[in-house]
Amino acid sequence: MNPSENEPTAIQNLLSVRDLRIAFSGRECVHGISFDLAHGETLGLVGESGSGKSATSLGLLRLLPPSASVGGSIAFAPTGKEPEDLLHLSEEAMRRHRSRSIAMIFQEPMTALNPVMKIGQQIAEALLAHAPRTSRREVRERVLEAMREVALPDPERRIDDYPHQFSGGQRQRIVIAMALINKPRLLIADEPTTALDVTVQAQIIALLKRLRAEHNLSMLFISHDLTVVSQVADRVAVMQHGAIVEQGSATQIFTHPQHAYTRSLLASAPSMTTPRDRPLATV
Ligand SMILES: Nc1ncnc2c1ncn2[C@@H]1O[C@H](COP(=O)(O)OP(=O)(O)OP(=O)(O)O)[C@@H](O)[C@H]1O
Repeated sequence: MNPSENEPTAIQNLLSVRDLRIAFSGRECVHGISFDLAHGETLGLVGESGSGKSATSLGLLRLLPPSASVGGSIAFAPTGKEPEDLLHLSEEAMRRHRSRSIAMIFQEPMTALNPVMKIGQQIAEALLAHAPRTSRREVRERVLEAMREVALPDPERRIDDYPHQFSGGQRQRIVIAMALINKPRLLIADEPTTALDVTVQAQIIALLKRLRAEHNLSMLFISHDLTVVSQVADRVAVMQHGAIVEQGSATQIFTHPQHAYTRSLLASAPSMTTPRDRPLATV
């Protein structure tokens, strides 16, 4: 790893994580990791199961259980704002960030959806959490617009349907609509396509890439699957046993991996080593 990766940079990043440490009941599982996320950039965080990826993402949002202790600093600086250390914000300020400037989507959309609530109502709730005084009429407009934006079919007819009436891929689209309705600056996507079959996976990745460009979103894209990460990330950080063992541009990581663990991950992602997939170097 380039040692300068750990130094604060002159250009202000949206997110600068320094020496992040996470322990559960005194047992440390994230051992002082540092990374940056520039405005509009996507960082892929890869590593095998148990390497600390989810603990890291939940730690950024301060959503870890009370048994967890978190140290280090997480400077968050939306455009035009002074950086704030998320670890030192009040719970109230943190809640505001979660409903507005930082959104998160997970592997299993049903964990974010209420099975007995109409999807239009759920998307509306996400909007109202941040903008409670929005008129009924505008809420409906914004919900329909959000459904169209994520290409859910036939929004006017489907707005009153329940989650079980949609496919897995469509449910993930609903969750993405909820995540983006308040126009966040940062989207944390934790294995967002892992539960989907390969075709649907590709569609969701294409959707995230389109929305990222349209909203100038920064994205922390977490996955155990390097093939998926290669399709979306500008830069990649490789995690093993709670530490970042290598980070760099996607091109660098996929074409000249330095660390033995990165090389082994690449070797176990066979589709990435075929010449057909080489254009990934341009992501
Ligand atoms: N709530 C918790 N209580 C105790 N230990 C935890 C908790 N959450 C995670 N851990 C431990 O922290 C370590 C990192 O887990 P984490 O879920 O972050 O890994 P991961 O890379 O996201 O893997 P996966 O993709 O399987 O979730 C593991 O050893 C795990 O057992």
